[in-house]
Amino acid sequence: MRLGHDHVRVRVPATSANLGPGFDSLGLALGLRDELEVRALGSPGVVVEVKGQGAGEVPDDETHLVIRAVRLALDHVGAPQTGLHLTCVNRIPHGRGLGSSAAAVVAGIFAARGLIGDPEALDDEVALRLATELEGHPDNAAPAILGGATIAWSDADDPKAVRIAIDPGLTPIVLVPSTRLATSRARSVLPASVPHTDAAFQAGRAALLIEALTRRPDLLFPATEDRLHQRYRADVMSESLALVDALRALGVAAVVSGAGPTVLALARATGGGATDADDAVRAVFGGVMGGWQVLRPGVDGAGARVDRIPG
Ligand SMILES: Nc1ncnc2c1ncn2[C@@H]1O[C@H](COP(=O)(O)OP(=O)(O)OP(=O)(O)O)[C@@H](O)[C@H]1O
Ligand SMILES: N[C@@H](CCO)C(=O)O
Repeated sequence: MRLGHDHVRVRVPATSANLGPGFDSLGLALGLRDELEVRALGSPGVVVEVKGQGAGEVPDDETHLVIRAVRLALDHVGAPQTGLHLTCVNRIPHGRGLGSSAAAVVAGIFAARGLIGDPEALDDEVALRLATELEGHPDNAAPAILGGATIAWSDADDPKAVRIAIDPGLTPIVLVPSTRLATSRARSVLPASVPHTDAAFQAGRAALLIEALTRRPDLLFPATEDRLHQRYRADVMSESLALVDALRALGVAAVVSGAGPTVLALARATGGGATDADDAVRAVFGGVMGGWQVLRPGVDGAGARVDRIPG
């Protein structure tokens, strides 16, 4: 297979995984996006330019996550490897539980899709499989690819995902701390097994969450209870768990976003840009943000997009 195009632009959303009880399965795409351009070069090698999040920190060589994903996807379809010029404008904070690594991986795969110029060659199912190969779990990659809210699962190591139609009033409030936590660290503190009673509890809440997200947002509070991951992670993100507790004490459906330490509140719009969680968010901070940022990015309904840039 040959490359059909030599210059593409990709937009890819941040994502919040787990949503409480949906560990490694549920995810939500957020209206906060990385934008990047990839140009095929006539000579081998890579040039990487990064602005925004991760600038001066992420590698500028073949080990850059977007480059690795482009190469994996080109290899997968038997397309030739080529020199690459990558320009990134990153808005998704790294190591915060907002799916930055999944966004980078999905962006690379979509860039390869654009360069190949044949959408059939790297369809969404293949994109999810390749992204999961690099990420280890599909819960961020699925909404990054499909947009909206998704349920991901794996059949014998083969990841699949479906999108669900969420209630239009659902309003994510994203509370981002200044500290980072690597997902690998947050996963290392999880137990190998959990009590059967907790597994049963979790199955009930995850099932309820689908109804709450789609038709009964009034059930979001009980539906976002979790016994599988958040408490086990308390030692590595104590401030986040304290914030979740403080918000939940005021009736807000707050959870740890992905592997943390960001906190996600699944609020409901009450009109004029306000939500039912606004008073609680103001009350818990009491005007002292202590390094926390409050974002209202909205839901991204589109997922990753790639466009050819005419040359
Ligand atoms: N846009 C990017 N370009 C290059 N590398 C990236 C990019 N985004 C993330 N990474 C790499 O991934 C790391 C963060 O990944 P990690 O899985 O720990 O957190 P996350 O993806 O932000 O959070 P979570 O998986 O909990 O949602 C960064 O430190 C960096 O090495
Ligand atoms: N489900 C993952 C999301 C982070 O990538 C976790 O909680 O570890």
